[in-house]
Amino acid sequence: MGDNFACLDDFEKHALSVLPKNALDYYTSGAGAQTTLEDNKRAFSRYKIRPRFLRDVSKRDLSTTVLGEKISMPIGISPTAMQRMAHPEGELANARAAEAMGTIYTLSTIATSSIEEVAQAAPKCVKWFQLYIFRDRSVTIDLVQRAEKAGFKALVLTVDAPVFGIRLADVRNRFTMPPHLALKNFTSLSMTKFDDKIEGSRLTGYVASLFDDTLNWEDIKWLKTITTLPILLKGILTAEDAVLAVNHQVDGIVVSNHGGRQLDSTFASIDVLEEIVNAVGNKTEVYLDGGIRDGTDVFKALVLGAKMVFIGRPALWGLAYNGEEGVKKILRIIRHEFDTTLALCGCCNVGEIKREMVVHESHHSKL
Ligand SMILES: Cc1cc2nc3c(=O)[nH]c(=O)nc-3n(C[C@H](O)[C@H](O)[C@H](O)COP(=O)(O)O)c2cc1C
Ligand SMILES: CCCCCCC(=O)C(=O)O
Repeated sequence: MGDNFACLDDFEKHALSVLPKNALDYYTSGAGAQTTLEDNKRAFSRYKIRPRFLRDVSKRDLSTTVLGEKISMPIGISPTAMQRMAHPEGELANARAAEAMGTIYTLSTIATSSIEEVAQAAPKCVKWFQLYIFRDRSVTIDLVQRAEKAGFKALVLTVDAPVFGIRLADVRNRFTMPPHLALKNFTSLSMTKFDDKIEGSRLTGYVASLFDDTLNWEDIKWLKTITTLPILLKGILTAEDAVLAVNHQVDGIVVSNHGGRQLDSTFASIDVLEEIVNAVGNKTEVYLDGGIRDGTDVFKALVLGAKMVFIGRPALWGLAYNGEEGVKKILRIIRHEFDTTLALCGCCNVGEIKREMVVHESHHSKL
């Protein structure tokens, strides 16, 4: 099985058939009625491509430069928590796959492998560290210092989770991490001690007890005082916040609704991308995640102004299939799809992508 997997959705179908219910529900869930989760994917189909032909596309190059680093393609891996529920090598396998494919791996704070283990497993990979800010600031300072020391190249501060989104399946399952796993970035702060009798799942209790829900723009200034790494804000969904981010001199913005897991009924990330890109101009780099499932999605996001995109769940499905090899296969497939899309649109590289190459489907009805 697996040799005939042709697209990312084939890996998802496989994962649905092999992962234990507790983990699978945690990985797949969105918040509430899951309208944003579903819309993240569906929204891409509402954008249509206007290809150009007869342009000699024989010599193509997918590489790009992000925060000054050259990477092989504009497709990287989003932070997802607890990756060892998908495969025994979890984050290590995922980072090794990104390294082999020459792209960026983002490690979650809530990881089942430590910062140091990931750095050792994939020393040449361009690694970013996703940061949650804890009420106990010494926890966050420790994470930042360790990420810097281990050679991570940027901090991705997640801004859309002052409290935990309500994911109904996790509530019903009273989700908790399997006992053989640990949150390896901490020596204490294990999940088991958090009350599962409060509303929500044990994760809700964990976040409510430990994450700092006073987080605000002043904290961006504080974060800048404790690190020299570039700071990216993940979870920005409006032009207003994007402008504030620029005013606070962040180095990048990840347009994201957390894969539909935090606040249901927000717009799909692709639908707010252009508003944000227009608001920030060339003052900061803009990336996108949420619902990217094939090469045409990548192309559409780049046309609408993203410098790069990231995939979350598909990498978990790759892990569930076959660890590092599974994630490499996922990345190879989407890379090939993006390459094919570029060629069929008359582009040889990302610099040749032009705004007029994508329109919203409502475009023709307005003509
Ligand atoms: C199982 C799972 C765990 C996640 N954990 C984190 C996390 O620890 N930190 C974070 O900033 N985002 C987290 N996210 C959100 C992802 O970084 C990303 O925004 C989202 O998965 C992108 O959507 P996609 O899964 O459709 O590609 C998680 C998403 C999933 C599915
Ligand atoms: C143990 C707390 C879980 C933290 C959040 C992980 C995450 O961001 C997610 O979407 O799930």
